[in-house]
Amino acid sequence: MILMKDIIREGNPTLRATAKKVSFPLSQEDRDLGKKMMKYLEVSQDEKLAEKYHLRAGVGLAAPQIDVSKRVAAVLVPDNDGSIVFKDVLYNPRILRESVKRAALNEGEGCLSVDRNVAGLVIRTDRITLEYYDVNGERHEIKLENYPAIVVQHEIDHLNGTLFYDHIDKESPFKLPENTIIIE
Ligand SMILES: O=CN(O)C[C@@H](CC1CCCC1)C(=O)N1NCCC[C@H]1C(=O)Nc1ccccn1
Ligand code: NI
Repeated sequence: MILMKDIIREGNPTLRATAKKVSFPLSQEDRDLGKKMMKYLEVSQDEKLAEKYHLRAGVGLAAPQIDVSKRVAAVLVPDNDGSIVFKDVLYNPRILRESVKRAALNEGEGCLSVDRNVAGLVIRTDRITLEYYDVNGERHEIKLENYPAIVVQHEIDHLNGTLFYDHIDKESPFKLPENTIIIE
């Protein structure tokens, strides 16, 4: 089971590397990788279990965060009544289209691999068309918007060695650019 000690932090070069695509059919290792990343998210979102295993709750986890430089990310996005908005393990995810409209989370972003608060608006695309392959090698092409789209962009950034604060305007971190909405 993945624990916080398995999550690498800023300074580890893997976080700044470009991760490699996986090939299909997936090896058992790559299947297991996706499974254990999703398990982390499930356990971390269960208050009792998160406390028991000292996990920071997460809605996404990318393979580079556990020092595996492969293009694999798990996403588990709940909505505030606890139902699931989007849940899947993304293999070779790719953004096909981006809206002109931009979006940023009201309270900024954090990262399980960044042990400090970095304040500021993380400007992202509001709506994306996402292509990815699932554990069975099935191709998916889906549209996401607002919070789920933000989460997926945060994870795909990890596959490209980008961290959330790379998107924060150093001069004026809270400036809201044109055609950018705030997501509560
Ligand atoms: O790359 C992946 N990561 O670094 C885990 C991040 C991914 C999200 C950050 C912003 C968009 C994606 C993550 O999930 N967090 N960031 C650090 C601490 C909080 C935590 C979080 O937002 N938790 C949460 C939110 C709602 C419901 C339940 N839990
Ligand atoms: Ni992160």
